[in-house]
Amino acid sequence: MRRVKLPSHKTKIVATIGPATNSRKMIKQLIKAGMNVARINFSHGSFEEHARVIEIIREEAQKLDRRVAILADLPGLKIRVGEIKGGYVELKRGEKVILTTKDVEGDETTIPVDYKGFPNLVSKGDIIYLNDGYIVLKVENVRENEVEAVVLSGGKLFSRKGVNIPKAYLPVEAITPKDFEIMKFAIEHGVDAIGLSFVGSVYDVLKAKSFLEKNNAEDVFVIAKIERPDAVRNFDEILNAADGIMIARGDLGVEMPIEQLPILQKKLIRKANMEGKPVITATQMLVSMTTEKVPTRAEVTDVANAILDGTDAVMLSEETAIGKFPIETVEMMGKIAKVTEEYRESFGLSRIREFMEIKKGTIKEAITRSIIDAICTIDIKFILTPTRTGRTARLISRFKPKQWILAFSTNERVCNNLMFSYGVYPFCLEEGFDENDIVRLIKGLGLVESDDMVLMTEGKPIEKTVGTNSIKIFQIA
Ligand SMILES: Nc1ncnc2c1ncn2[C@@H]1O[C@H](COP(=O)(O)OP(=O)(O)O)[C@@H](O)[C@H]1O
Ligand SMILES: C=C(OP(=O)(O)O)C(=O)O
Ligand SMILES: [K+]
Ligand SMILES: [Mg+2]
Repeated sequence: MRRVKLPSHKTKIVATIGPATNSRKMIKQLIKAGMNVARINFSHGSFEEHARVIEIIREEAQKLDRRVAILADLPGLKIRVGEIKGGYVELKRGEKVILTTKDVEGDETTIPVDYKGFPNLVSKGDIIYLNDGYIVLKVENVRENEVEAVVLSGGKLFSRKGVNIPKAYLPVEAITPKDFEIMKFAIEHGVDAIGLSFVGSVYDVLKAKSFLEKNNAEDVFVIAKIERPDAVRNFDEILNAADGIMIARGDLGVEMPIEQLPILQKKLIRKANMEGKPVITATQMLVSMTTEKVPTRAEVTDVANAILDGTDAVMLSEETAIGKFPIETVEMMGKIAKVTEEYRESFGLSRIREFMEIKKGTIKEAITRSIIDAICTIDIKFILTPTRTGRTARLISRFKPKQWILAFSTNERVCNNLMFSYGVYPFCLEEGFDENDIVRLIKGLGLVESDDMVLMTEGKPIEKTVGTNSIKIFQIA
């Protein structure tokens, strides 16, 4: 008989697959270590590589009986440096470099940039950031096809790293033709979600959504990446239209004054929680583990604080894409989550109070809110929630209850996309299942035993109302 062992933590872990982890062996180990969402960054690698990785993830997850969602992260309008001879160059403070729009191989003196209009975006005296701000340049001269700059802060510059010019207005669409090509590929290969980079306004989200719809893929999640000031300014509308958001601190930390990140993170997470939309906190969470076996105290504290802020998921980028210790990093994240979640209640009550102050909402919102009252009153083992779109499960997840939310849906994609939500464990069932089937299933899996108290949401159509409209609490026989 199949048994289910629930994970030791409810925070979801997103891990980026890259050269360090794109083998079958490593993917298998990542899943075992607790990766819930595999992120494929389409700014790097080839379609062939990505297709192979997607296939391996599906196969290995199935073999291990684990659910893993796949997130295709689009490049967006990010400007990047091109290929560099030998993979990287060392840029030294005080030295001059030429940034050229010509398609050449980069070296110590000349660095290719992949956007033809680049020289038009900068003028003498402007600051250019490379690799999320690790390297800082100052523009000295602008010519037709190249920009001459001096290195203010040096370091190793690897191929394909990002270029940021915070003050520049980019006269291009956030979603590029290349992004639509990638979306097409992603749909054809059955990915569950797309990450929309450099979203500026709600229209970017709507454009992606209508593209998905036209391609019969409206159930593919659109995760809006918040990584430029426009997205912060237009956040409420973006949140409303997107299925989830990512606080993409890498670019955000150079596009805005870096000292604003901590408070911004808290504000955005709070809003996403209120709306019942999953939020991923991303970039540099355990970045020192890219090369070291032990993270810094600051990083461990950062992961814990994001969880206490109310994040649904925490993300790893270079740590798992190119790092020396990808498996150890995922395990470390899981350990931090487990311990931190035990203290969530004592920190989370003020958030719940805020929810209680909302005086208007839908039936689903009212019903899911009443669950908080119930779980404070009775010792409930599980919250059971049949869900067609996943919405009811996400509305319960927003409170970050200490009980697991066992979600039951007939749609694989809906189940996969619940892997972005804190504390939700989805089961995919045959069409037509009822509450007795749910109870039989969880008994059979050894999740409950006689006398356990459970809470179940229900959506029996009545009069004009369909969808979740009641809860019941009962004891297992
Ligand atoms: N599929 C891939 N192939 C090669 N390198 C990759 C891949 N995915 C990620 N990387 C490497 O890992 C680094 C960190 O990943 P990520 O933060 O997703 O990238 P970036 O900040 O460049 O968008 C990338 O800059 C790149 O060097
Ligand atoms: C996640 C991010 O986006 P990317 O790694 O694609 O630049 C980020 O900027 O933090
Ligand atoms: K990207
Ligand atoms: Mg980014």
